[in-house]
Amino acid sequence: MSQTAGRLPLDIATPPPPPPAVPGLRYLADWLDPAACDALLAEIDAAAWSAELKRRVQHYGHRYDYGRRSLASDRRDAAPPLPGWARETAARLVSDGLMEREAEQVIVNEYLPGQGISAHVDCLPCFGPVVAALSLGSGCLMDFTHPGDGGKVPVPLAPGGLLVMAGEARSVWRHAIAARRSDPGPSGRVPRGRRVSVTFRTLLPAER
Ligand SMILES: O=C(O)CCC(=O)C(=O)O
Ligand SMILES: [Fe+2]
Repeated sequence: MSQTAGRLPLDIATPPPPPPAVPGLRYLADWLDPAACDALLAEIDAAAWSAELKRRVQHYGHRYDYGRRSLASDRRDAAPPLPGWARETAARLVSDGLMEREAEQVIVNEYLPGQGISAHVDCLPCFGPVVAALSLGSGCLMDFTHPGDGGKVPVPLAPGGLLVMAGEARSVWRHAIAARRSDPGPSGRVPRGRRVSVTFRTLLPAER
């Protein structure tokens, strides 16, 4: 193709293609303002943590059994009901049009620098079509991987940001957080601080 004077060659003028998106994934930056994040974190830290995993967790509504990969069936192992802050957030997820029903199950995860979560799809026979995850404290990079074509999409998560997994992002792609102390950023490594995530799930009818 001939070049017109004053015009950039096509390969310079054309912007690079956007990174491959994960179908069904949405990220809402600043879904919660910093003061509300601090207030939520204070409420969470006033409650009891479970040390059953490498990272500490809190389960509300229904306990998830990581060994059996299902909801815990033993009623003696029942999780406490959703606290007020979780019910209010679950109601906002519905009024914002992000979830169809109010979440019935909440898991709070705490990640100290160096801790992560291995690649997984949230239990398909247990939980509904949308999983929402709110980041508090520090940010991190979450990796989405496609099990078939090996596609990998790193998604930066910042405090106050809400990640909404639906469609293939929920049911096909796996998500993981590498167990490391810093993440690659646009201008070098970004050290991690303590991150707390709050994840909201509905239950499928058979589990209610
Ligand atoms: O920490 C997060 O943002 C996500 C946690 C997660 O994937 C889960 O609890 O299933
Ligand atoms: Fe998950």
